[in-house]
Amino acid sequence: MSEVENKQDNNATEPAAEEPIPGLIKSDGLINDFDSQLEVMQSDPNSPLYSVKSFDELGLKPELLKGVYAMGYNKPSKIQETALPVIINSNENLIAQSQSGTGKTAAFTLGMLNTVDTNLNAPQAICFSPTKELALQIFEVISNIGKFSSIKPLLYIPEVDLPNKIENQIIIGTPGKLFDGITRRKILTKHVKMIVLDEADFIVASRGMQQQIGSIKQFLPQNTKVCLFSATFSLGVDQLISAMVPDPKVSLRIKRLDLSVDKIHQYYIDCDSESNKAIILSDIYGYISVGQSIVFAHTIETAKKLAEMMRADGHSISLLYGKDLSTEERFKQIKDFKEGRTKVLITTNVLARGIDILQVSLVINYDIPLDENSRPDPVSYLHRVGRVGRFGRSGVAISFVHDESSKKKLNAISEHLGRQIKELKSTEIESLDGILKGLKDLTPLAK
Ligand SMILES: Nc1ncnc2c1ncn2[C@@H]1O[C@H](COP(=O)(O)OP(=O)(O)OP(=O)(O)O)[C@@H](O)[C@H]1O
Repeated sequence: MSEVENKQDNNATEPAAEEPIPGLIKSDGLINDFDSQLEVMQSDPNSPLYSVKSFDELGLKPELLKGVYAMGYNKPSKIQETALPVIINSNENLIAQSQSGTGKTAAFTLGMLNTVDTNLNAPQAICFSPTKELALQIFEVISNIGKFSSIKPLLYIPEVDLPNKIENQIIIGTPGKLFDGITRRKILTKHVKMIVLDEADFIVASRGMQQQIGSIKQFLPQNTKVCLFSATFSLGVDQLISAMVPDPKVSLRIKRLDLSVDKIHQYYIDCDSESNKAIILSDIYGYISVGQSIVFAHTIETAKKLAEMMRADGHSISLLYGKDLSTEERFKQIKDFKEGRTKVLITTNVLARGIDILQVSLVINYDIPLDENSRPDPVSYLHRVGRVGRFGRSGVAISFVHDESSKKKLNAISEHLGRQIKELKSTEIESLDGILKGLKDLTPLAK
């Protein structure tokens, strides 16, 4: 069966040690001071990383502030500066949108941690994540930022059992498991003060997950604060969202044309034929020597075939898809990649959202992202390419096209996003290593 993973299914990870980021390496080979570049970006009012306040002014508890600084964060980003006061100081529901990689996860994890009463050993904040990998990543961010507090989060995903008595104040899980735990009253909800939906547009657009969350709401205290976070909220989900979250405070909402992260160089390669795509992929990896990369394929079959080919070429590969792989295997694949044991991660859309691996400098759309009806999917495109360009870093995204139909589809995505995607000729592939190192740029940054 040809399995198309247009949707993320049920179901990443620890912040990897920061490595030199390609694109921030000067031509003399010395590494630019990323902190000083970040400082410049954070002083630009047009940047999503800009803020006027410091973390000290956001009303965080001292032990959390200590955690923030231990993470190496100096200043909040715009979304952190605007969302955190709403979560901390008001009872309002919240919709928060900002480009991928601009610190939404840190915003809502700090919000949950700050909301918890540490003298009460019962669930008080619940976070819904559409995938296991993302749930694990959020769990790890909470554990890290919260390491100076007594709060211990609980991860509840498939193949994990609940303890008999839940004393954890924060639970992070996939909607199906949380639905099960809450409706069977294994997770007591009477002290719950807030719920967070990460990748909220995806969750509400997915009928199964939406129903699960709808049912859970009946079990929550009436004044439970609902916070929705995502890089994308398309018009199609607006109505679903207003049904789920009446009268929300909107902390940041971005225009469609501003959704794309400026520092991602976006290219396409015309491969001429479907069969040439694998050859071009192999060529690319023959030339590039730096960084880690993610290759997105449309089907599990294609992902498996590419992994086999790349392994035969001698590359170290992680292969991750949603169906038929155990949680343990999925976590192993991504851990190997995050810890640098593999250089290339080949995956389906299951990993398009949220996964944060700073050393990834290249994303390849082996297949153009399509929605369930095989139409071009700009939202998936944005999330996929957003795996690079994290918090002000630069990166490269390349989409393969091979015929008139795929060209039209990519064009539709480019037009929808108001972004030019420049051609990289197949004869120019050898320049990619230079682009990735930031040594030379074939074309100006795609706007
Ligand atoms: N204030 C900050 N200063 C420096 N780095 C930060 C700050 N906030 C977050 N980061 C780092 O920036 C990276 C991206 O953050 P995060 O994963 O929270 O983005 P996101 O907006 O949730 O992304 P996505 O839309 O892909 O889910 C992470 O590695 C995180 O540790």
